[in-house]
Amino acid sequence: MKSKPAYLTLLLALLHGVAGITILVISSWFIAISAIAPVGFNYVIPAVVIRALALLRIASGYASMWVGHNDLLARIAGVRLRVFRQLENSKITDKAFTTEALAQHTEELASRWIAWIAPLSNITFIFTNLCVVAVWFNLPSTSFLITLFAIWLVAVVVQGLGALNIAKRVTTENKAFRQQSADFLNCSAIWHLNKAMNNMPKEEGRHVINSVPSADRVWRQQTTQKDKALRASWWFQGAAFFAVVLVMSGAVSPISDFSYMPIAIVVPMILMAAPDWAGAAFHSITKFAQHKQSAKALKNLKTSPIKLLERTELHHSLTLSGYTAKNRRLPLVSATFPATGIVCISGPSGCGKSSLLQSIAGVLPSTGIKEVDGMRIPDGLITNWRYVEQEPIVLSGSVSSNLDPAGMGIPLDDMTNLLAQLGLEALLPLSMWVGKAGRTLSGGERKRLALARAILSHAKVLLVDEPFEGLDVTTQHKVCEVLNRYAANHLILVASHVTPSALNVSSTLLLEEARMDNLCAGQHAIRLP
Ligand SMILES: Nc1ncnc2c1ncn2[C@@H]1O[C@H](COP(=O)(O)OP(=O)(O)OP(=O)(O)O)[C@@H](O)[C@H]1O
Repeated sequence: MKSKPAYLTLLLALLHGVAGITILVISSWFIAISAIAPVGFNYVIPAVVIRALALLRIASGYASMWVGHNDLLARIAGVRLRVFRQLENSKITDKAFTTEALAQHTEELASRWIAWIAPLSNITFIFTNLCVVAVWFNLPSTSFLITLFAIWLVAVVVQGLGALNIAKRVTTENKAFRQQSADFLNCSAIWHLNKAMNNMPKEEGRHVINSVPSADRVWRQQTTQKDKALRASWWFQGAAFFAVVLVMSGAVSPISDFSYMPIAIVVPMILMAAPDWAGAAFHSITKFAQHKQSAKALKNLKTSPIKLLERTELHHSLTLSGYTAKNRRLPLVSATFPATGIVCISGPSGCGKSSLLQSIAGVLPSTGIKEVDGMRIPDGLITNWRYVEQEPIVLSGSVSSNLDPAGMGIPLDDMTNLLAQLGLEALLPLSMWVGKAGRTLSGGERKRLALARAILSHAKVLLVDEPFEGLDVTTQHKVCEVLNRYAANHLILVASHVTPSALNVSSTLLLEEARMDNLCAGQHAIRLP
């Protein structure tokens, strides 16, 4: 990522800040000197300088915003890419890490230049230079300015440390809230079983759900964070005004002749306006704390790796020996499958049909031996074999983006024809939006859409989980015809409780239920008949 615009943002913000403080210094001096100016004093030059500085301040302010926001967009894209790379070939295991959480942390990371680096370095630069110039020219009341600088520094550090703690709590509360929300939404189908609901008042005849996860705690922490920043800036304002009062009253340093010179007004004016040009630091430091938390959260993002295997062609046979999904108490399978045709995998519910298909595809790790044309294949996702889930994932997008999610350029005609063959004419045209995660589709439509996606990717081996579940007989027939045609050149393993007569099954693998005594006595192997 090019970082030039970021430095440009900083430079422009600096110009904006310096122009502002210079206007303050010159104009306060100008006002003071105008009162006692001798005849012939040239009012034009300071007035022109102030006007020019004002224009510079406006221009640099807008330019800094423009460059800064362009840079922010580029940075968001860059950080997103980094996150995508981090997630490549792996899956997030943390339920609370929703897309929204990822987006929030990404933005927090990307906005660091405009959120805190530019404002904080700007104020530090101005404050330091004001002190140096004041000492250099021995301006009256310089010690007050230096004292205020020290107070500001301490306050920012203390505020920053507190903000770090609160930001940590915000992240924890946010994570808990997201986790509770995910759990709550996942059990939406059984909300009515919630005991509390029976005793609850009704609104317009409907029960009001009162166990909805609340974001109150998150909100409270965020409010505390803002309040503390605000309080710090009020205290700073108080200190600055107190310093002005001390200067003006002469309580600390006695009023001398020098005090009546126009230049003597400069430091009190700077002190008076300090909350305006230095107060923003207290809010910027909280942004820094949030940034730290986001960077930590993304760094510690829990993922589990998915190993990808190269394309695996199948010319003769797929052989499994003593094979099963790892860490599941399931029967071991020993069987040989042909390179083409349909093999039905049947057995009682829970006997391990889905687990077997998933481990063959490489979605699950396995134990035992898997050989393709006599070559042993290690664990890992085989990129040109497809497992079609029992409950498929549908993307929030158009029908065509669901059929070609990787943008492989699958011809639209192929998509349309296949959808028609599967009885999915209702999903045409292909540009139709399927709703968030395909929620508008029926269970049967989702299954056939996922099957179409797998077939259109020209998968060498199709591993289809319960494709006929929830389909009427006519639609089952259509699905059978599509599978029969595909099986002429490919191997299809179908896990199913039903085997429609229209399906050209070449052989059946019957999985028995895994029983504890079987497993203890030495696991049994099942062969194809
Ligand atoms: N995510 C999981 N973690 C641990 N064990 C699991 C998991 N999913 C399934 N199992 C175990 O594996 C067994 C087999 O599950 P699987 O889904 O493979 O069976 P199935 O034959 O496809 O069942 P069904 O016909 O009901 O879909 C289950 O009884 C369960 O004990």
